[in-house]
Amino acid sequence: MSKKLVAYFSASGVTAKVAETLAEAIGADIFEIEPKVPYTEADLNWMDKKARSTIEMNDPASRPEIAVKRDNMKDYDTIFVGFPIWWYVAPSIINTFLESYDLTGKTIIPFATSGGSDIGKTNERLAPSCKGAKLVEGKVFKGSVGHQELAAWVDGLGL
Ligand SMILES: Cc1cc2nc3c(=O)[nH]c(=O)nc-3n(C[C@H](O)[C@H](O)[C@H](O)COP(=O)(O)O)c2cc1C
Repeated sequence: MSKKLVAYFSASGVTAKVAETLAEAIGADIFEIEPKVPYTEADLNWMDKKARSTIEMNDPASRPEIAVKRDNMKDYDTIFVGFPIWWYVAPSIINTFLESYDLTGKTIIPFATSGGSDIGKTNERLAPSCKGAKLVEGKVFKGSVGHQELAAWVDGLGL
């Protein structure tokens, strides 16, 4: 049977809520991608060129460390990966997450929240970190999205 994991990073709680609703809606396990060094409010100030998030997102090689590694990743064949859109793409900690595991044969499905941007070219930045996996086109949801809409989206993916 296909076992699903919803893994997510959320700096201010919006994506966390969507991730929890998604995991409930589809009966998946859930895992929070926690930065080893939490992001402060100053770190998240996108108007500041010297803020941690700006510096990381301007550096394609940036791989912020994650606090805890999931030890049973081999049990899952479908992994939903949730994040806030940062500078039109996924935060680089998502690349750290994806590169931490052998994803061979797995299906990776991004989902996100944003201030208005669409999923855009998110997968272009994620693909090199998903070696051997099938990376599906993701979707941006509102923080208030409900069980039904999320379940219908997953149904439509034809997993
Ligand atoms: C550093 C940074 C960059 C962001 N860049 C974008 C962006 O390019 N487009 C957009 O619509 N929203 C952007 N946002 C807004 C977040 O995507 C949005 O608030 C998201 O829902 C936050 O999710 P979270 O609470 O799970 O962290 C950005 C936020 C931060 C902190």
